[in-house]
Amino acid sequence: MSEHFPTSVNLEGEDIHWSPEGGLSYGRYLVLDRILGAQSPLTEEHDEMMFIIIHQASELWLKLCLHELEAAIAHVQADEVRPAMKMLARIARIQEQLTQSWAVLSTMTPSDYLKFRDQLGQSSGFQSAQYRTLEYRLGNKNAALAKVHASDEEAHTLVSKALVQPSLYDETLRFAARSGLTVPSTAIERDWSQPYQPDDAVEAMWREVYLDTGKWWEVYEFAEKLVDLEQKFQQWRFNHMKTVERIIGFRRGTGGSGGVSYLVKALNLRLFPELWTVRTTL
Ligand code: HEM
Ligand SMILES: N[C@@H](CC(=O)c1ccccc1NC=O)C(=O)O
Repeated sequence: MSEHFPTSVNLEGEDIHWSPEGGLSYGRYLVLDRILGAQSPLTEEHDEMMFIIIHQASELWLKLCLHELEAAIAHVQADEVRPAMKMLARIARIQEQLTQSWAVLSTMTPSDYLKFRDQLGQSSGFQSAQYRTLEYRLGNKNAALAKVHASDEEAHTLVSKALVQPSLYDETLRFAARSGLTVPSTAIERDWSQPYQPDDAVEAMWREVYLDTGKWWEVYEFAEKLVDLEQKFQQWRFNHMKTVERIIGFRRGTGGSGGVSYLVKALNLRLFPELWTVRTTL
């Protein structure tokens, strides 16, 4: 008879710690009792567990995204573009994970979702403080949306701080100026809580960078990382919108918006506008 493949691992010769010492174990280190004890479906519907876990996993990824983004912005402020780029590269991978979650979610049909949607009341992704913080740190400053967090002090503080700080793009323009490029003073000092206004002079600055990449290599390389980040963000938004259309059609959202029509409006937004418009003029 031919030799068989093993069907379970032989533990002989291993020195496995059957009772880990020192109070620390896998579960305790990762505080799994809290994470795995945090799913509280409101119904007996099978798909509600998936709905909850997708959102919780997304919030964990958002937490890491913000952790990386805060550090990346701090590095740009300190003219340390290389470590900032490393963090943006990680953010790009996290964004891919987030976008992939739509593939799991779209295994839920309208019939499945409508069985528990009413129980969600007025709750909605609209009220994700981490998502709003991320949008603000990336430069999408829509102050009114912070108001949905008014009743949650911790969330409101997080979001409000992000609203008034210079965004990743603001800090990039400041870095470009420090590197010797001509950046209008209105882009370097302004009320950061206001939406960024695209400026022909900033586009001209990017034109200079893209026309002489050898001279402006660091700024050029960083700019391309920003374009990557925005494209990935847009892919998340588009997949959200299409998944929502597939599951609830053109119903109003539980958050009170028009639903898909609101999500489509967000698709026209630009985080780093001149990095896109400059491409036409090169
Ligand atoms: C069945 C699945 C889902 C449906 C039907 C859905 C639907 C919607 C709708 C209609 C809105 C617009 C606001 C409103 O009026 O409610 C919205 C916003 C939002 N959703 Fe979802 N969503 C789903 C899954 C998710 C998941 C998995 C996430 C991941 C965190 C998410 C995050 C968000 C965020 C962050 C917003 C605010 C977007 C913005 O203000 O630009 N959604 N969603
Ligand atoms: N806005 C969704 C509900 C929804 O998706 C949702 C509800 C509670 C917690 C998170 C949610 N996800 C994203 O909006 C709807 O209108 O069906």
